[in-house]
Amino acid sequence: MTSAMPFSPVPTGSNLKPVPGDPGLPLVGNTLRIMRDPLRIARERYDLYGPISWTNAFGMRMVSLIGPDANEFVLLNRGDLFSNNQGWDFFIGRFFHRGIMLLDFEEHRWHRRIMQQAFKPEVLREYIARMGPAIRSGLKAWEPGKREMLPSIKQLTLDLATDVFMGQQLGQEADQINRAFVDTVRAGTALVRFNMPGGRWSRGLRGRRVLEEFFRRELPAKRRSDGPDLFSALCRAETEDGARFSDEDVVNHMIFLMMAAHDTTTITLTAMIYWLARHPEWQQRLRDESESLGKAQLDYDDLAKMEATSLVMKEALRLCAPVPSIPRRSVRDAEFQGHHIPAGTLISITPFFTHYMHEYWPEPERFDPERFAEHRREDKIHPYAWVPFGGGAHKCIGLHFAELQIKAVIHQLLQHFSWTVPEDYRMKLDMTSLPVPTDGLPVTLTRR
Ligand code: HEM
Repeated sequence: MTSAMPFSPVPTGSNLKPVPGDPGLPLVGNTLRIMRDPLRIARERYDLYGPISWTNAFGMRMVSLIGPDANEFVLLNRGDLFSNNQGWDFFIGRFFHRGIMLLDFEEHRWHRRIMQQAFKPEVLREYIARMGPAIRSGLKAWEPGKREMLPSIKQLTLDLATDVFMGQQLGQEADQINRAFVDTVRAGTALVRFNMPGGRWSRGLRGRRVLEEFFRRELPAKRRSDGPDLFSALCRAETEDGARFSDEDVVNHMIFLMMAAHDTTTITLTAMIYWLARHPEWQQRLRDESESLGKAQLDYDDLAKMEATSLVMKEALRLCAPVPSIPRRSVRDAEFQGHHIPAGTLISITPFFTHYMHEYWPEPERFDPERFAEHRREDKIHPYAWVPFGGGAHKCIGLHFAELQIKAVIHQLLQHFSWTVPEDYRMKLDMTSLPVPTDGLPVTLTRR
């Protein structure tokens, strides 16, 4: 590795240190190494430079802040030092502009207060009631035998999204809307960003247009509806002082929410299915728990009773954080542990790596859901050691929604199937955008 070089000069007269680091290889920087083995490179750089360092990657010079203290500093964002918009915009701005995660400071707080209304417990209660039958009909189509879990779960969560988010059977339009949605999401998470006709980027832009037209067309009816779906809930959402979303806000938020909910929940379910296949004793424990509820489909009040499922979900989120790193850009000079971060710096924190730091987690590679059990609570070592949902003002607004969807799917899956992987199978992750199994996670399903 190259010897340390300063990121930028420190202000004259200050006793701050510059951020140490190195550019990596000429032209590509550390891009390929980060894509190939992000855990390894994060560990190397943490050991070499400590919790803050810079490098070149993805055509940019960026500062990486590593570990729970760094997570806390960036996510809590005291003094509004870091912009979400200027961090995320490069990655997903073209396709998800004006999504709530891309808003900042006062404007973000205003939107968040309204959106919160669509995620209150009484509204979540309605969503879960709607999910049960949709999951049932999705799983009915699954045949026993070999099946790749990633695409199957992706399809299921997409179908759930059209039902629970939009509250309608799309009929003839279903394929077109689903396609547009998939294209938009894929373009947003693509690393190679060219605007070639027929390419990912232009398909994404077309997808975004189709979604905008669809939501705009449906909006007047949703404004009048008192339906239990998220689309109607956003139309109705109103704070105590009467703040409401404009039509454009609802359209932008719907497109963003579908994206935010889709891949993240899919990845968590896929990781849970993997670990449960490798640990049949846990699969049986969760099945027993589900069966003890004595019902085919979950109700909201059942969620708290599924303690073992919660442990496995938390451990799966630790071992495979669906949002592996979180970008920001500093909008004013900042200081972290005596280092100077100048205004305008692109920074990132890495929940994925934090979850594997042996400084905080005993045997971090091991699947051990009990580490989250009350008598151990290893996550309590630091409030920002376990951060799959981020933290601070932008903390995932859908975390309870995610929990109910994950539990509702796992509950029915356990009732209808058991599943295995070969003894020596290990799931390899493709980390080029969000972490997904390279082979789609093939498992053998047996109907129960
Ligand atoms: C296991 C599933 C999920 C994971 C791991 C996850 C993770 C995250 C993370 C890390 C953030 C913070 C990003 C940042 O600080 O820049 C976030 C924000 C967000 N998530 Fe999730 N998410 C999940 C599911 C969902 C679901 C189901 C929904 C909606 C139904 C959702 C909606 C959102 C929204 C709207 C934001 C932005 C909040 C804001 O900026 O105020 N997420 N999520």
